[in-house]
Amino acid sequence: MARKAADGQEPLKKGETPLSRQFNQIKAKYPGAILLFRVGDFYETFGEDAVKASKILGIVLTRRNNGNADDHLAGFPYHSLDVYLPKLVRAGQRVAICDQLENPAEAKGIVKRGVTELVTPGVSFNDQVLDNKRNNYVASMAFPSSAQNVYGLALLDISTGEYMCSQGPLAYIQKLIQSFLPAEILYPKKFRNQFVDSFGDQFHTFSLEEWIFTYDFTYPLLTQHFKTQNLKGFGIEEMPLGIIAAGVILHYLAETEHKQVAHISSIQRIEEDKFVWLDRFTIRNLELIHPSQEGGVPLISLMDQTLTAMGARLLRKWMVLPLKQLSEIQDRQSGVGELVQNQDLLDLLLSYLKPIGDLERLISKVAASRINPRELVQLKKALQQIPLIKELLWDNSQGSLKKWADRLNPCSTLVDKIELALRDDAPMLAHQGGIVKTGFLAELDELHLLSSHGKEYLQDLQKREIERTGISSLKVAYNKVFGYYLEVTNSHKDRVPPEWIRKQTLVNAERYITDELKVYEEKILTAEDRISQIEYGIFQELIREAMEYLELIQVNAQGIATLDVLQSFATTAQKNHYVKPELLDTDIIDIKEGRHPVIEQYLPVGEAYVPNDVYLDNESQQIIMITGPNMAGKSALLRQTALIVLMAQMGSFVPANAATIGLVDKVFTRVGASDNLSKGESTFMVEMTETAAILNNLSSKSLVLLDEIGRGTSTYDGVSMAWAIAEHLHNHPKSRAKTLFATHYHELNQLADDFPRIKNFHVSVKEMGNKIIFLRKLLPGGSAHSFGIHVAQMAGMPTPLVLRAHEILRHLEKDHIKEDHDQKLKDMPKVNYQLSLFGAEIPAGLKEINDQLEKLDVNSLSPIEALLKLNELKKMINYKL
Ligand SMILES: Nc1ncnc2c1ncn2[C@@H]1O[C@H](COP(=O)(O)OP(=O)(O)OP(=O)(O)O)[C@@H](O)[C@H]1O
Repeated sequence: MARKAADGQEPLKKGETPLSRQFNQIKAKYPGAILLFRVGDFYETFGEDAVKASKILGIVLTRRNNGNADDHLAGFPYHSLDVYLPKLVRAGQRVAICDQLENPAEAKGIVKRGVTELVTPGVSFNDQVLDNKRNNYVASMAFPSSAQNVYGLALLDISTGEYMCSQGPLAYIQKLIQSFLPAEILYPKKFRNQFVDSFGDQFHTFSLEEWIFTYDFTYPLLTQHFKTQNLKGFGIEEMPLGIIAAGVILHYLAETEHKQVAHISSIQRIEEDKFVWLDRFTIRNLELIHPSQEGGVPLISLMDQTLTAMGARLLRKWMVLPLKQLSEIQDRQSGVGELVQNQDLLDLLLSYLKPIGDLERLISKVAASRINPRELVQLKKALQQIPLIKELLWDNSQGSLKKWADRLNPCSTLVDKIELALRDDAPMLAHQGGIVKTGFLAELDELHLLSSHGKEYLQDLQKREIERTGISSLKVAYNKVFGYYLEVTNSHKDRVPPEWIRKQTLVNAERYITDELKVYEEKILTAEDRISQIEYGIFQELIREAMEYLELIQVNAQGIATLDVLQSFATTAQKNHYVKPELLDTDIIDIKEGRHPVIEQYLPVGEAYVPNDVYLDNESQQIIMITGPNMAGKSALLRQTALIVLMAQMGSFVPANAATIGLVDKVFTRVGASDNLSKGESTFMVEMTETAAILNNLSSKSLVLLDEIGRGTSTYDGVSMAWAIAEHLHNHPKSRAKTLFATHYHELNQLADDFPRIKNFHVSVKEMGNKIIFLRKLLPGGSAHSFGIHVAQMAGMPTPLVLRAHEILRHLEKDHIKEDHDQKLKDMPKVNYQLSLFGAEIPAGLKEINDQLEKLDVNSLSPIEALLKLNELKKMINYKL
């Protein structure tokens, strides 16, 4: 019978080595992760991992020559971990770092190894993996066990300790996910299909076993972590699905070997009621934080004038979560106002904020014992700015900024301790000395003296002993066997003092040691080691000390982040000439000379942005119907109105001459997508169903942007739908949502005749002969006709084509709302391309174009599709002729 080995393990299998067995055992514990296995000075990957790693990292893949196909191998030097790890994580991999847990020199048998950290896209402290201007959230989503539409969501940024959860209908969870854009989402394996249905493959994900997503398992995880009896104090007790989602994240942290997480000191409930509801299309369409297409410029890139990383992160949050509470907004607004009005205050604040860096992540690293000496010095430097800022605000602020003077804490005892102990040029590594200042500890100074002035000391000793004994040829020397010794030539042997101990006799000389020499030798040889050890101890002590300040520093970090965002608003306002909006709890939006904050910055040189007034209320002008040709500026007007409202509710100043904003509770956007039909009927249906659902949930405080709604379908469907939606918004018994409706269906102008709160406007243009000049002014009244064909002409379409298009248009315009569609098709003037385009004979090469034109169903084309088609035909003509 095979006996177990001394270490209690089964005997090695055939082809197995102790190392490969150790690898397999560890690997099995971290399925789905690439295992970086430390062997000597290298991190090695094996098998499938090696194939993946070599591809992602561009490192050499080798194969061990034992015929085993699985025996791939790829590695890199351990000190390059910071270079390679981020690449793997950014490629969406989970990476388990397996280190040697004991000194190989002291190991009996195979070196003990274990995974010290599992880095995933959502759980990382690594500066190279993280983007300091963004939070790096891991999210977890809990699904309902019954058919209820209630889901749970939790988010954690381990690098800052921010932890929050919520629960609500799927659309709400989708919106949160779209706002926070987590780096990784956890969900139960069983719900894979549902998850993919809702989110596609947009996110890095990890699925976990079903049993983890249970209330009974997760609730105690949270109470144990926070050391509380229950979760009432966090306001989440009544959110079972939010709790499950949150608990799953804690479980995941333990699974990924992140066990020192004291900086996660509380959990917040994401309060749906506190923030303006922006549906996910709105976030995208308004390009608040992401460009909607490549090359686009999101609003944040303009508004981000922050100087600290935590300020930048907070700004992102404020931008996707504008406030609804008047007092809170006014508080921010008055802070910005103070800074805008007091240039000296603003300038000094900027100069004090600049050196602060990422205080929030530094204190998290303290909690996780991941801070290095250089970073601890940076933490001190950041804290040294606090008293300056406190004093500045104390002396200069009469308003809301003053409260920060109270809340910030200089943590002076900690600062003094770090200042006293750590060198300003302390290194990144904690184990190799060079950390502690001279003069901090006598023992250390002596050791430094010993190591750096060792030879001097020995010469000194030699001199002293020569003087004392009169042995002029006395020498202090060193060899490996005896260490330091005194050598005396035979002629002076009799002068050797009795306390010297003879160690070796040579032909001409004797070698001795003395107590002093041995004590000194001990000191010299171990000085370096001792220095590193003592310095490491001092450093650890400082970390412990800093831990005591965890919460105070977290409050400081929040304060600095807030001040930084306020100054960013102030700086942007000054730079771009924004004004302070007046916020009221009324139902009026009154913008004078409003501008689009982004477009105005990117106009061609010499062109000025044309400002416009927009007025909406619940009594006389609830819905404005904006017509105008393509490219006139309808979308820009819609977006700028929503952006001005949202910027106001973020607490920022706004691009206008004056603005009175009645607070808004929801912003809903729908842009008619020209590609709905090509995406298939079902997508269109889904979008319409969603639109209906949201339209039913609007209130009189909501703002709705409908841009070319209905464009994704045929003209008649489009007009009917747009018509019905406008009617619905106007006649809704409970809400009078303020609406901006941009459309190229000038038929919709008729609505204003029947519905008192619908008003027609148009974006003005001037027609000069065959040309259109865009004036971009919003003026009362509708447009008599569409201009798509003019635009086509401007784009260089051949004149005969444009004339034919006019002919079709005139026909359609006769009265096509009332008439029957089929009848219209029957009545359509007969096409005579031969005559109108090319004369009686069609040249052989143009037959194809003719065929295409004949097949074309003009009624089912949206203006964009028509343009594209015309363009295509034009290219064919150019090519054929
Ligand atoms: N008020 C303005 N002042 C100056 N330029 C403007 C203004 N409004 C819009 N523009 C410019 O005109 C371009 C087209 O505007 P926009 O997309 O809003 O037109 P549109 O009427 O919505 O057209 P379409 O129906 O084709 O979507 C913008 O990209 C911008 O460069």
